[in-house]
Amino acid sequence: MRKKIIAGNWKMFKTQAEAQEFLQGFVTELDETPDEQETVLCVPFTALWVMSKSLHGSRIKLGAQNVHWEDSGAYTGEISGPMLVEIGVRYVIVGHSERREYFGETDETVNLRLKAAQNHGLTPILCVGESKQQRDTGKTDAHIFSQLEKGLVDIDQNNLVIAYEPIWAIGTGETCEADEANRVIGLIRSKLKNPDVSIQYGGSVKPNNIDEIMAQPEIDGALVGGASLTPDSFARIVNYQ
Ligand SMILES: O=C(CO)COP(=O)(O)O
Repeated sequence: MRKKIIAGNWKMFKTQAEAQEFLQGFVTELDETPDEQETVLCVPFTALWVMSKSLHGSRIKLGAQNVHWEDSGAYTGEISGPMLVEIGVRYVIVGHSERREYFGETDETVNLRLKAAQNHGLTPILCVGESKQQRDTGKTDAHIFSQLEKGLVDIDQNNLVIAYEPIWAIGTGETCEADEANRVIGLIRSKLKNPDVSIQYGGSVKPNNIDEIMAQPEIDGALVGGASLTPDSFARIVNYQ
């Protein structure tokens, strides 16, 4: 059975104090979620420890936004799998388009990071998606197939989440039509060895579009940026109908 996973990606937002303040408001607004639904908060590295302590005993899971492929070494500014696992992290975003665009992430380094995450028992959330130019020139499907083919070499598909995030829909308020997101996610599924991988949609997910997104048969969840930063909007998304 495919798990429903709603994850917040806080990107480079929130100090420890702000993260704790968020959590206080957020938990009071959450409805009881079904057993097969997971809620994840992917917070900046500096807020992981305080969030790990605050989330202890809660059903909300903790996620990071990147992981290095080596366990340790001379990699200034990087964080490894064992470091994340030790403080209670369960999920890690890998290959977000912002990392591909600004920090030289390639399908090859994405593949190394996915392997490292899995080797340490973390569940990676692999992000794929096309640019505006790729969409406008009819290259969406080929681009995503290429990202999947290269990124998923020797990856265990039993411990994997995929997020389809069209780049042009990230932070723009321009959401991909729900039926088009459903089509692309169905195509992604058709390329997987394990059709039960949970596949999320991401890109301007908001309280006013989450219900339509989650009503799509292929869509198993959402990866939420801006709307995950305020307790009431993220709670409304997690409490989707
Ligand atoms: O990049 C995203 C999540 O990883 C999406 O961000 P927005 O929800 O702000 O568009």
